[in-house]
Amino acid sequence: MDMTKPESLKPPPRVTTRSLAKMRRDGQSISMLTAYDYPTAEILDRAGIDILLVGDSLAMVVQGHDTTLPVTMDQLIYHAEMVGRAAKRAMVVVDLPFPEGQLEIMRTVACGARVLKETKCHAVKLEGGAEQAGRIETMVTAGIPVMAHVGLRPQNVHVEGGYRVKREIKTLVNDAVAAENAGAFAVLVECVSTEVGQAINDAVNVPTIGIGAGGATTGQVLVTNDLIGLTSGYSPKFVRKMADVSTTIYEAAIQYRDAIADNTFPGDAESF
Ligand SMILES: Nc1nc(=O)c2c([nH]1)NC[C@@H]1CN(c3ccc(C(=O)N[C@@H](CCC(=O)O)C(=O)O)cc3)CN21
Ligand SMILES: CC(C)C(=O)C(=O)O
Ligand SMILES: [Mg+2]
Repeated sequence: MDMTKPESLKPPPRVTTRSLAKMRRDGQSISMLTAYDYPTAEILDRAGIDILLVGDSLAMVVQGHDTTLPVTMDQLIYHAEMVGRAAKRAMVVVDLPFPEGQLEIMRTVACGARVLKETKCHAVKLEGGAEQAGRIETMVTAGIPVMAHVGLRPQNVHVEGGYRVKREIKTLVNDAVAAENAGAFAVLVECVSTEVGQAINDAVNVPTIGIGAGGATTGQVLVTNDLIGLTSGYSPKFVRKMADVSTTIYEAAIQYRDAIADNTFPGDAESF
């Protein structure tokens, strides 16, 4: 007897490090967005986004800080729990916050292990290239998949004096190759020219995911709040705003306020 469920009742197959590698080999583009909470992650997963990132951008777009530096490991774990519960198909990657990815190696491994042990998420992301090879290798050996993050590294904002496009092509390619050789399953590339994005993509075999890195990378990532227009003010040049959720929320709040003011809410249908 066939005990398998009908096709329509089976959950979709999970996006994995292996399926992402196959996407690159097959010339398919990978989509990635940030997610910080259950309802948003549920929608993005249902929409077929391949990878959800519980990014440390949480500090800026949810917590209201000026940089990504203040968010803590415990706070990222709390949000990773929510996103992990929601994602049925997407792979979920969690940023290691400042400075957990720069401390003594076994402390970084312990943080990566917390992500796999305490949440339903699948991998971590670590800012840095060649200098992170040891950490990447140790984590992967311990069973923690690592996405590397080269190019602009927001956790270095105070060293760099701001968020700037990175231009040193040899260093950037070397960072990506070192991350791949250390065992990273993918390399995220932030804020480089299209030429550098192409050179990095050509230099490695693992999938590359770009943000402000041109069209030659295997995939693209954006901060969801930028995509849906749920930010206050400035957004970087690489953002394409595809919805205006701030205005939707604002207009709903105005309607609600006015309906209370003129006593049309609640009506009979909303009363017992
Ligand atoms: N809302 C949000 N979106 C992001 O993409 C994002 C965050 N927050 N926080 C963490 C980092 C910081 N990021 C940023 C922030 C600003 C620029 C920026 O202003 N870039 C300039 C280019 C500067 C230059 O010419 O060198 C730009 O014009 O886009 C880039 C990346 C990307 N990440
Ligand atoms: C901008 C992306 C790549 C990120 O690292 C984040 O959202 O924290
Ligand atoms: Mg980040």
